[in-house]
Amino acid sequence: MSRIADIAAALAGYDPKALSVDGVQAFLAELVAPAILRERERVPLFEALGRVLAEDVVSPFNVPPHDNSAMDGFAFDGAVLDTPSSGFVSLRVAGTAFAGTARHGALTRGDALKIMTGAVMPAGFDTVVPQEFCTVDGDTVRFPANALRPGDNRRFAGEDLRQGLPALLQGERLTPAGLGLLASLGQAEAPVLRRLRVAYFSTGDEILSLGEPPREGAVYDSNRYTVFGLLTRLGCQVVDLGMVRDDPAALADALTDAAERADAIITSGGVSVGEADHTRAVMKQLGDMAFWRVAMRPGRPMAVGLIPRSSAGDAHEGAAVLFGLPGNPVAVMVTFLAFVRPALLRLMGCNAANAAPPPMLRARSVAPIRKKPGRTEYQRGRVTCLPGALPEVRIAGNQGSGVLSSMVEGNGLVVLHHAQGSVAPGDEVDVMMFDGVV
Ligand SMILES: Nc1nc2c(c(=O)[nH]1)N[C@H]1C(S)=C(S)[C@@H](COP(=O)(O)OP(=O)(O)OC[C@H]3O[C@@H](n4cnc5c(N)ncnc54)[C@H](O)[C@@H]3O)O[C@H]1N2
Ligand code: MOO
Repeated sequence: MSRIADIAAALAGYDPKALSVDGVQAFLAELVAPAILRERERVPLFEALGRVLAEDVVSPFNVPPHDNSAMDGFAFDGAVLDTPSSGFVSLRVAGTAFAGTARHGALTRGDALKIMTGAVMPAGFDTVVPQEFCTVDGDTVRFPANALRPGDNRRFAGEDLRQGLPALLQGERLTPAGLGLLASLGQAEAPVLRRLRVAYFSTGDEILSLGEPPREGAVYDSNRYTVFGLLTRLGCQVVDLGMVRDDPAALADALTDAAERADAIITSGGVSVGEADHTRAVMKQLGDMAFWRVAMRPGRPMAVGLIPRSSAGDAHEGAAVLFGLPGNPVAVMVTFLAFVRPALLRLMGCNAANAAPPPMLRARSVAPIRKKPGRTEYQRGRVTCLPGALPEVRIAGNQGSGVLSSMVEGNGLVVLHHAQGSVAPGDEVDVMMFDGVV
């Protein structure tokens, strides 16, 4: 049975010729359910950035391991803050505690211990006065009692990570902070899922590969490099199949090869209705496919489906997921951000929080934006943050779906939703920030 037909039948109001952005997302949520790759590996932390954790990491000990000082100063028993009538506390300095050494002599309630940031708090002492508040005279330290309260400037054992509780969860993508957290647990390696393999090729006879001489009517293949960047940022292993000419046998070979070698396949071009395009026909012949006209701009034509493979792969049993993106360079990036990226994150084994799209920002449009209700538009914008006010956004240059410079100039996509109409100057709009995301 066709999975595509099954999903289509189960979705209310499904119309491949006029599918909303929400409709595409609902379809893809069914087609690409969260997957857990079976192959796992342990990789050194320096190689683990962006990788997806294969299991929960439970803290074997507390971090920090002891109560310790948050300041360079003097540790003492906070109860003495109640006593002084003079307004000042005077204590005998009984010794010094350096960070990394836990030894000092016996202490009494009238004592203070000179202490460095990070040094272990002595038993019975719960408060640290920063040295800036203190006057030291011989072996006596004096400071105003109202400068602090009992418990100030003390950090608790386990306040960062508690022994026996999960520090990081299965399905999290390791961020710089996540790497640091693993290191704070003394772990030199991270248990991760294998990288998702994603194959890519460009199609179209008018597309030149780099190194070929310019030819009339032809353009250089920019999508290959953009998609390489998008996939690399995501932490995927890119299977680069280059440029495939518009010939049924070459296209069939490329798709079959891609399905054998990768968990997912991305192509660009040939999904619209052009006469010379064989891409759609070959996709249809080899796979279980849907061809859509999406009510969005850019990114209207799009193909999605499953291309069977002979070997059982573990991301999606027996088939690679194919995303046939439109050829226009901005449409490639927009459809990737809106649809492909979340689907790939699910395939990579990310948990729901990590597979979610980046949060949108509210910004004030400085200029009017024309927009027809009934489709979602993703206009490239440049967001500027202003002190004490909502951020401002201005549309970044020519909005043609082939104008890639707008994606370089912009730092976010102004998302004009399906039912939304034109925007007046000063109106608030949603912006999907892509700086650092793609
Ligand atoms: N009669 C219709 N024509 C078109 C429709 C439509 O609905 N009816 N949709 C338009 C939209 S929107 C788009 S997007 C394009 C998509 O067409 P294809 O996916 O078939 O893509 P191509 O025709 O192959 O290319 C479109 C455009 O992009 C340039 N391109 C393609 N690949 C690359 C590459 N690797 N690097 C740089 N540039 C690339 C190509 O030269 C074309 O200019 O169809 C519209 N037409
Ligand atoms: O929607 Mo097409 O994808 O404009 O360029």
